[in-house]
Amino acid sequence: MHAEHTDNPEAREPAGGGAATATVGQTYRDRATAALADVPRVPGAKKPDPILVADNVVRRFGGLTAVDVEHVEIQRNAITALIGPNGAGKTTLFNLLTGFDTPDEGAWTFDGDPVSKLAAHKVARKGMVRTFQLTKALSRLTVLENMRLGAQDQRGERLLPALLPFLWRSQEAEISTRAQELLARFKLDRKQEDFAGSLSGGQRKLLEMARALMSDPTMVMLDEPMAGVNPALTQSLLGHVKDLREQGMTVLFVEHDMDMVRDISDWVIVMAQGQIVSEGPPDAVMADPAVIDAYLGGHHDESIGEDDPLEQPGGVHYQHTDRPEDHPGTAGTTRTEDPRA
Ligand SMILES: Nc1ncnc2c1ncn2[C@@H]1O[C@H](COP(=O)(O)OP(=O)(O)OP(=O)(O)O)[C@@H](O)[C@H]1O
Repeated sequence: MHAEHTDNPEAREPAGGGAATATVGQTYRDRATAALADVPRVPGAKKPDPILVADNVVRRFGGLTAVDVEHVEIQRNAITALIGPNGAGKTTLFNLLTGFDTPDEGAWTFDGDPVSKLAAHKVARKGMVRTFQLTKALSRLTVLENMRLGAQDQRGERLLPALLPFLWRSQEAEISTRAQELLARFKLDRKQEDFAGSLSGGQRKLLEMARALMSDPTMVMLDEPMAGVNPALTQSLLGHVKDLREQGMTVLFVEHDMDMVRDISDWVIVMAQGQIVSEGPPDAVMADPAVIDAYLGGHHDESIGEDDPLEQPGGVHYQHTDRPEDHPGTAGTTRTEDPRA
């Protein structure tokens, strides 16, 4: 397991005041845990200090209902994992919440403001950003150019700064400074002139995260941050995600790697067939029969002991299409993982 940061939490209060009361020596994780301690472990549970609240979110693709979430709240200044088997609707929900897709029904607020009708760049301007994977086009840009793209919404594409070059130039300088700082923090500063496509899987994930931070967000949504990351960079990546919470940010991430989910999450939300089927702290959720059923499609393997199937070594697994060819840097065949390993 990994050491939690304990450096003077009082010095930096969580954004929005935070629901937990800090005491000396408390980690940020302790605070989040305390804030969530009395939250009922039921789908759609109300949180003491939600930054994101969504109601009746429905997205259909033809006859398929990909997302049908009645109610969900994301606690501020906590790390929440969104898990579920393949096709559960996690990515679709992410896309909806961040303005990259349009729901058939539903509404949500971010920090009290309605954002469900906003386009992605406006959602980002409100402070909710998501990482997006390094596409082929972005791979052909340098690391620094990628960072500059992350600042797009701050920059002078608007009329006034465009007409006033001195404003534009000072903003450009600010963007460069921020990019350099972030690249140094993520240990990518020596790579800034390299093509992003030349980075390793783990470095790409760091770049995706660093790029998201260019717009100084309050909530960061990470899409499979551990996919394609080799063990050498795992600890560094986990540390960076935990750091976001320490800096007062809220993190929501989709992930199949249950070690990561268990290690860093304060709260876990489980989706299956478009709906939320379970919520709670990691250990409680992973022991929830509804979650085990969701991953197994309701069919327990008869060869596995009845008592606690997920404790059986090499026993119950869930499977996903995490093909090695999609994730350079990881070896192996199609992964099968024990949600409670
Ligand atoms: N653009 C689309 N057109 C048609 N069907 C789609 C589209 N996007 C997603 N779907 C379907 O919606 C369902 C939910 O998909 P989604 O990608 O959100 O699941 P997921 O939980 O993120 O899965 P994974 O863990 O495999 O990434 C799936 O059945 C998928 O095939």
